Amino acid sequence: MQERDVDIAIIGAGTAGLSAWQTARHYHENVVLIEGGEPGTTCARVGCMPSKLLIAAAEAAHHAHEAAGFGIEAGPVEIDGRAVMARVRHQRDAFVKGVLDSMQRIDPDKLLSGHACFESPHTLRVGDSQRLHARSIVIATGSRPHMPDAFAAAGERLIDSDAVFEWETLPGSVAVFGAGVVGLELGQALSRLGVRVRLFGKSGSLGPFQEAAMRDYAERIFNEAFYLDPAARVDAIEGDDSQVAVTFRKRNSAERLTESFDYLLAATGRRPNLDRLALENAGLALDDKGVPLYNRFTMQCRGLDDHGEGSHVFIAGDASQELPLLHEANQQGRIAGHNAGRYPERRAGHRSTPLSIAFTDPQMATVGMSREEAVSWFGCDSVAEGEASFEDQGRAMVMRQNRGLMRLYAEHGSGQFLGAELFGPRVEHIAQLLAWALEQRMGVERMLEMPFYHPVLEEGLRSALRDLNRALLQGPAMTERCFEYGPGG
Ligand SMILES: Cc1cc2nc3c(=O)[nH]c(=O)nc-3n(C[C@H](O)[C@H](O)[C@H](O)COP(=O)(O)OP(=O)(O)OC[C@H]3O[C@@H](n4cnc5c(N)ncnc54)[C@H](O)[C@@H]3O)c2cc1C
Ligand SMILES: NC(=O)c1ccc[n+]([C@@H]2O[C@H](COP(=O)([O-])OP(=O)(O)OC[C@H]3O[C@@H](n4cnc5c(N)ncnc54)[C@H](O)[C@@H]3O)[C@@H](O)[C@H]2O)c1
Repeated sequence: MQERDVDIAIIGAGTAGLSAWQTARHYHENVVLIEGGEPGTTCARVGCMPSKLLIAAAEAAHHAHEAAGFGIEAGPVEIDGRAVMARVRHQRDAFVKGVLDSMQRIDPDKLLSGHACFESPHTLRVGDSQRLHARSIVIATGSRPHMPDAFAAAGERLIDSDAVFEWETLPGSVAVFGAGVVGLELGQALSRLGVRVRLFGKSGSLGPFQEAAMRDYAERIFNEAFYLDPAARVDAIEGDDSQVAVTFRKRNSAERLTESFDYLLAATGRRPNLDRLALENAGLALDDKGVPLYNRFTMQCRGLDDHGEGSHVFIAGDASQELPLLHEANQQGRIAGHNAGRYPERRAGHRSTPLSIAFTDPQMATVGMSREEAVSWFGCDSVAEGEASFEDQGRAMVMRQNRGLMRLYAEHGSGQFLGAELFGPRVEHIAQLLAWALEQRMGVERMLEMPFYHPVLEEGLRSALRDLNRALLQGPAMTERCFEYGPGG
């Protein structure tokens, strides 16, 4: 066994681990990064990027179908599944190569290959042949798809989202389980690419939405294009080598149906890669799911007997299970890297406004606090709500994309903007604007003073802000849609 002393050991060379390494190396010479699986990051290999590539192809097909609505006949739309998947894999490989190229600047002696686990609080075993003694440690081990045991009945036809991006061609049919962001993004994209899709959710949850009004609206719109039941009743799953049969109750009815699919795609959530780290040897306080307790501003884990000082172990990215998103992994990695470098000193890092975007069409986004969070924080009487629809929004009508709803929240009295749930065309941009407004701690009146071009989708946001201002009793009631600025605000 090769023994080695290091200043900092970072476990996992994904987005969080690379960001931690990039920061920590400014404090110490001897910082090692350990990767036990495939390098290249989840984002580039099987996450953000390949999913957006598949969605981009689906959007192209959708626009071709929709062209007739503008008086343009694009002819029969043919989807070449092999070509679609070849482009997805080719571009995906280019993104992965970009990550691998950037890792070239890491001294090979500092980039270790092998699975790491704790032998004691300061000692890691890496693979079969190395033992590291580290002054401080960052856990940045990411997450992996999780499947309920009952899905094993699907046999060979059971897949997770990682497998989708390896397809040589598009299948004929897929039963997608899970109406979270992965299920919705992939399910809608596959449907638009001509795959027969049925999407089965659980307990009524739908993507990132917390508000029932947003879920109900989105469920109705998605169902116009593909079958989606967010509270599905599935009686049986049976698979063989070639097909999987799903027996379920038809949405909003008691009718029992059995349908066969080429695949069952489990998009039923992700679990942190903590179970094979031997955390019981790390001297850390764990929650009831085995995730280390940590301070979200320092990313420092709590030790079992550290007398409130915090341990020498830090955590970042999907491993923390806080907000499994790329920008969070990056930010958390940076904070963890700084504090692992400074340890035993540590400083609070800036945690930015919660922001989540699902790249469905219409897109779904949440920013800042949900209504429920705002009410539990400020009290029921203190939260004002504003709403606007995209159905009669000018620019959305021009583009034939006038579907969607926005709900915004603010604090009574102060007029402080608190958060929003958005469903509509390209709301990724409106969500970004709102996240910036929250970072600036803007009030609704001040937001309304900001410039709005015409005709843009953001004029719909202005309508929602006006409605919110009215509810705050800080401005006149919204009359007809802002005609003083031009039609269709
Ligand atoms: C289909 C899909 C689409 C997504 N789309 C988006 C999106 O559009 N926008 C967005 O913000 N987020 C998106 N995400 C989420 C985003 O990809 C993740 O939040 C992010 O990649 C997590 O980064 P990470 O560094 O925590 O983990 P990872 O990148 O997974 O890195 C963890 C690394 O640790 C290694 N490792 C694990 N255990 C050990 C061990 N014991 N020893 C050594 N190494 C170990 C792993 O091999 C891995 O390389 C998506 C996710 C999926 C699955
Ligand atoms: N655009 C993006 O930013 C983006 C895209 C994809 C993923 N992500 C990240 O990845 C994380 C994981 O996404 P995800 O969608 O896999 O997980 P998720 O936890 O968001 O959703 C999983 C869904 O599966 C449902 N489910 C669980 N068991 C089920 C069952 N037996 N049958 C049917 N449904 C079941 C749950 O109710 C839930 O709605 C997300 O939280 C998100 O942070 C982000």
